Amino acid sequence: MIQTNTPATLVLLFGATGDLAKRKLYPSLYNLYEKGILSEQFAVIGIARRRLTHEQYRNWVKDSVETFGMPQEKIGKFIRHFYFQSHDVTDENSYRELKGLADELDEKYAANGNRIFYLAMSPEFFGTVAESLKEYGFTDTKGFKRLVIEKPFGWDLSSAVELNERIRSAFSEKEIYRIDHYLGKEMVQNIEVIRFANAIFEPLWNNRYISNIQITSGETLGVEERGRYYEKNGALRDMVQNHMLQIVSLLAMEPPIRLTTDEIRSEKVKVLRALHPIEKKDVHKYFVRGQYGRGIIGGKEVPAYREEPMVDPNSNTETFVAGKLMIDNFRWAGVPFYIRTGKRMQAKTLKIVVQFKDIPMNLYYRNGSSLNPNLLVIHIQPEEGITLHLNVKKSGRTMETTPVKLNFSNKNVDGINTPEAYEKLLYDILRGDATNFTHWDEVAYSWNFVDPISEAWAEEKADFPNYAAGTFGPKAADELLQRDGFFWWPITNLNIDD
Ligand SMILES: NC(=O)C1=CN([C@@H]2O[C@H](COP(=O)(O)OP(=O)(O)OC[C@H]3O[C@@H](n4cnc5c(N)ncnc54)[C@H](OP(=O)(O)O)[C@@H]3O)[C@@H](O)[C@H]2O)C=CC1
Ligand SMILES: O=C1O[C@H](COP(=O)(O)O)[C@@H](O)[C@H](O)[C@H]1O
Repeated sequence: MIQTNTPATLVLLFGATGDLAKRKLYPSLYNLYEKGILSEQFAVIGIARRRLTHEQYRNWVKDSVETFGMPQEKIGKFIRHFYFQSHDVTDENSYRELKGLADELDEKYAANGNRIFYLAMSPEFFGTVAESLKEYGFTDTKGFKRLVIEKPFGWDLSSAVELNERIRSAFSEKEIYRIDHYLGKEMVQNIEVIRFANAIFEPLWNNRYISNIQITSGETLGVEERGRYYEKNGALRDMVQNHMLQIVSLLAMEPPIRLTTDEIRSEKVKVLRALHPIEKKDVHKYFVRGQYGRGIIGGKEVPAYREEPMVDPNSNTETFVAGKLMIDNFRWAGVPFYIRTGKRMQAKTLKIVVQFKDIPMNLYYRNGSSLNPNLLVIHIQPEEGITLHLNVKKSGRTMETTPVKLNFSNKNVDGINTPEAYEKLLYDILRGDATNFTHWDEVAYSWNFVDPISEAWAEEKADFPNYAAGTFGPKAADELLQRDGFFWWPITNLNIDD
């Protein structure tokens, strides 16, 4: 049953003064509140080391909400639900004080012991916080308890296993919500509906009719202030292990027998298990890495990655990854899934291009018509919608063909912006729906796939930089497809409105 309102809840937000809280969490919570979805019986304890009074913290939340242009009406009322506790998560002595405030607010808001622990802080603290929450009795509550964990979940399979064991000592798998914010994006959630609610797609969704699938995630930004984090992770761990593999699993999964969390997850896991493993010696055949040099973005010269703050001037970290993934099962054998993701690329874009196989015979070649392959383009961002590329007859006394596009844009239907990914994910957490969060098995299989690639790359110094900022990555990424007789569809020409 779908609940429209969220239950009474106390949220303990660790990392309350951080970038994520400010840019995503407060505006999303506000949106839920403003729409009347959030119960009045909610309170947030913001937690960070610095010293702030409740009032100072409320102003912090207010600033964040105002910066993102949220309507003013209810801000004053909204921020009364926020409280601050100065607390170092590594200092055992301060948990008792925090517990005192949690118990007090639980009573004041009649939260029935329902608790969400949101760890919006550096992953190095995830294990410590989870264990301390148990040790100091926070998890000993009569209501529900949920642990929300941001990425990255580990650095490789063995560190992820270790982290998982620590967390599982305090929370059951069902109580853990591992955030992958791509799963909150409107059109990512739409992949299943497009596939499973349309008779015209599902019969074609296999290796008999699809020749290849391409997923491009481009960012024009560089690493900004996150050089320290990024140096350690690179694009493979930052984007491929989680977001890109999640999209692949949604595109490739079998129809679940029911639309329940467990059934959907179980089908996604099967895809990740079926990924053709890449041995270290073969990594160069399937994967390409890149790092941006100087270049021009938006008419302005931007620095090379190695010139960014907190980045090693000889860094071997990749800011771009392209890869060819094969799925060893009946449906997908022989169909490459190409992925590419990078910083400082030509456009901020996230698109999926499903290329269908050519028809067996072109009846129209005598008229000089070379038929274009049918494409289904799923626009995830910045535009949201789908485009189907077809061939039709040119108007007039001719049998020549011409390509046309059938467009659906979310904007034209819903009129207003679709909710931010974090708004939807927070709503799901409050209602206890874990469908759009990553199960441990998905995390483990993803690391298992990615680890040989990162190991191979760590062993060999790359010839970086190898692409100029403002492009779509190194030449080798194009060659990856050329070897199979394909090319990257020019993503900037595939917009809905073109
Ligand atoms: N920012 C983003 O866009 C995204 C972030 N993430 C993930 O979200 C998490 C948070 O990232 P982000 O907000 O950028 O991080 P920030 O570095 O901006 O914020 C860290 C927060 O943790 C607090 N903090 C640090 N050390 C301690 C401590 N020992 N005890 C208590 N509080 C502490 C800081 O406050 P104080 O210094 O006062 O203690 C601050 O509030 C990370 O896991 C990140 O990978 C995921 C996707 C996107
Ligand atoms: O998780 C991450 O995602 C962002 C890109 O997110 P998007 O919603 O703007 O596509 C990326 O910039 C960041 O490096 C990564 O950690």
